[in-house]
Amino acid sequence: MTEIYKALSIAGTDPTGGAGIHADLKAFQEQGVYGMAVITSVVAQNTLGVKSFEEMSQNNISQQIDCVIEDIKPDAVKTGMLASIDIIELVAEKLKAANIQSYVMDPVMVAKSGHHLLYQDAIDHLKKLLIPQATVITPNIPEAEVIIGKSIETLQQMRDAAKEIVQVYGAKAAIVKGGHRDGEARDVLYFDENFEEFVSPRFDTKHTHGTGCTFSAVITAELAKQKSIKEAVTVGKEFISAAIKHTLGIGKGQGPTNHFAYRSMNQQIARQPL
Ligand SMILES: Nc1ncnc2c1ncn2[C@@H]1O[C@H](COP(=O)(O)OP(=O)(O)OP(=O)(O)O)[C@@H](O)[C@H]1O
Ligand SMILES: Cc1ncc(COP(=O)(O)O)c(N)n1
Repeated sequence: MTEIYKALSIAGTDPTGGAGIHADLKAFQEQGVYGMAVITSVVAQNTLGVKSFEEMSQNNISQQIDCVIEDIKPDAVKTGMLASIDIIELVAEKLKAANIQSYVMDPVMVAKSGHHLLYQDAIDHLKKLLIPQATVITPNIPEAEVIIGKSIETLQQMRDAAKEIVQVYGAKAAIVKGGHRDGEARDVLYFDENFEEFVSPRFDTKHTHGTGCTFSAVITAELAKQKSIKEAVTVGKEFISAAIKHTLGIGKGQGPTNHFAYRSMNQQIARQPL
């Protein structure tokens, strides 16, 4: 019988489907993994920006997580938008108790539109309670800067940041994403005392809503399938590059990426326009 691999996302929502839980579930599905989702916060947002958000109650989030863990234990978990200290404390406690094999932490802080998705006072809790539990953490450059408290401009500073997040803050592996720099899109992974770099051309498009969510969700799906960290990041990078390159061109602002592109390319099937 074919093994069913399961992945869980604990994150916020995006009713237009480009970021957060919605993007994560689509990425899990595309990668052949059974997707599950615990909602931390309901966000009123679209490709033009975030209007507002409301966190779910502690009790409700706690019960959502219990419902998943008691019934269908995930092979890998990712976290995205966690919003507040209370939610971080709760999720950290639940993850520890569940003894999850692979945990991918996307340290979501600010949406591309500039809206804060994490209260400023919660950053220390993210660092102390969740980074040490992470199998892989996937900060973009501004998030890595907040974590280490230093500015990152050069490739060497990206490497130093990835190493520091592992050695000082306790993640098993860290990938600092280069999406916010100019030139080629180069991401730096530090793991097992080694650096690996993942590069794609920079595609000239405004449609990059939810790139970080999608990238970390694919890594989570691949880890759920028992792939190594390097293999998982390789697939994550191929997936997100294809999803950005073959843009859907929908939305009035920064549109979503094309979750169909990677599988369509691999299967040579024109399921959606490439
Ligand atoms: N224009 C682009 N062309 C090619 N690759 C890109 C582009 N923008 C981002 N990427 C890649 O997409 C992935 C996600 O990186 P990015 O820095 O955009 O994450 P993020 O800021 O956390 O995303 P988000 O906050 O939208 O979820 C990385 O692999 C990055 O290199
Ligand atoms: C629920 C949720 N999680 C994460 C993001 C970040 O994505 P982006 O930076 O592309 O807005 C988002 N907008 N919404």
